[in-house]
Amino acid sequence: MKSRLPPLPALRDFIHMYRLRAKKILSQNYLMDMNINRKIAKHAKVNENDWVIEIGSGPGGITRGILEAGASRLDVVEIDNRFIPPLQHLAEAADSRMFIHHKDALRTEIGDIWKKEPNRPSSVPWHDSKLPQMHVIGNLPFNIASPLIIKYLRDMSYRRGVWEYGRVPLTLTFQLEVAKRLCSPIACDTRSRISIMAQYVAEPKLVFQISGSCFVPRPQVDVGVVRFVPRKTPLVKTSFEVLEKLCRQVFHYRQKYVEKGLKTLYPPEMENEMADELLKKCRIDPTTTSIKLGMEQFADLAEGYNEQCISHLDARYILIRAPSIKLLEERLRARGTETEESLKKRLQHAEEDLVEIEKNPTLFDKVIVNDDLERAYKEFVDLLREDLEKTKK
Ligand SMILES: C[S@@+](CC[C@H](N)C(=O)[O-])C[C@H]1O[C@@H](n2cnc3c(N)ncnc32)[C@H](O)[C@@H]1O
Repeated sequence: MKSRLPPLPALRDFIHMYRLRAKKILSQNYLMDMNINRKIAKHAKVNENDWVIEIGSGPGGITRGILEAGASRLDVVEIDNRFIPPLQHLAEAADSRMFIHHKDALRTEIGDIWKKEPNRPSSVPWHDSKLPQMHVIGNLPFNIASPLIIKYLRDMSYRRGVWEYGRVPLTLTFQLEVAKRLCSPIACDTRSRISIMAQYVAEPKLVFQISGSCFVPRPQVDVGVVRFVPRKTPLVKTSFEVLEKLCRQVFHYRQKYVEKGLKTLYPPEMENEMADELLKKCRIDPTTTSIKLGMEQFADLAEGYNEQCISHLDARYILIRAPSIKLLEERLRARGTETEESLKKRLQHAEEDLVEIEKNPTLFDKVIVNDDLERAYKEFVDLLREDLEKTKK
């Protein structure tokens, strides 16, 4: 018997009751159609007695779908305090099955939520064909969808967080274009860094699409629901960071021969020799392009590159994208000559770099003094914000 919810005010009434006008800054687009909310829970394969973590629950549409599907425990992570009262309302109706975490998902280790819960479903070994009775689900804000999926794929690759319990499936919404990139096959225009990062550690599937018109307010794009099932064995043996770095450089030059991107992995004085050595070792045509490379070729390239980094200490400095202080100084000197558009882009990149620096300080040990780089980056981001404000006035 499914443990259904008692009658509740309709979602639309709920939003009026609690005066929940969507905030643009948090990319809030609510899914008001309960049929779609139920469809998400169904495609996530939530069954009776499963445990679920929902990210960005908002007014609780998908939350209702998950509870109706019979989850025996649901933990929601929501950053906006305006949603806490309506979520509490739902939690009361859910008969002790629902718990609210008023937190920023980007700074929350979701694996900790159930760590001290002795009654959680049993862990299932990664080599087992069965999946644990656990799920992570979310209709994510578009602006945090990309950093969040990278964080989760990284955790998956290290089998940490909720992935300590086994191959916990992840069902998330993305702008349709991003959803297509995540699931993109070889030789398609949509093939990109994120396709490789998602597909080497999981099997992402675009389970259905949702028209933008189903959201309030309506976003300018349609949405794709993607379910990721972690692979028993990742298709690439190197660390997540090495593969990510390789993909970042190779896809950065997606219109050019693969050789061009590979060269940027190394310090200039060794780029020709090292890129040539790597391509020969992997038997890859230097004039092919990134989108035509298959997963096996990415595995060979990442492993070959990793070996090069072990044998040539100088090659290591490129393990991360965040540039050194010297490069940062150059960028600082270039300030004051930019348009609003290019500043926005620069700010976005600098913020992404900063997140990476904060998350992976150990990756910097051979390169630069971590604290210095982090401090310099924070200042740089502040300066760019000021510049941007000035261009708007
Ligand atoms: C696109 S809305 C979706 C709301 C709801 N799940 C739905 O489908 O109607 C995204 C939700 O994520 C929340 N959110 C935004 N940034 C967040 C963050 N960093 N951590 C947790 N929640 C966040 C927003 O407040 C909002 O409620």
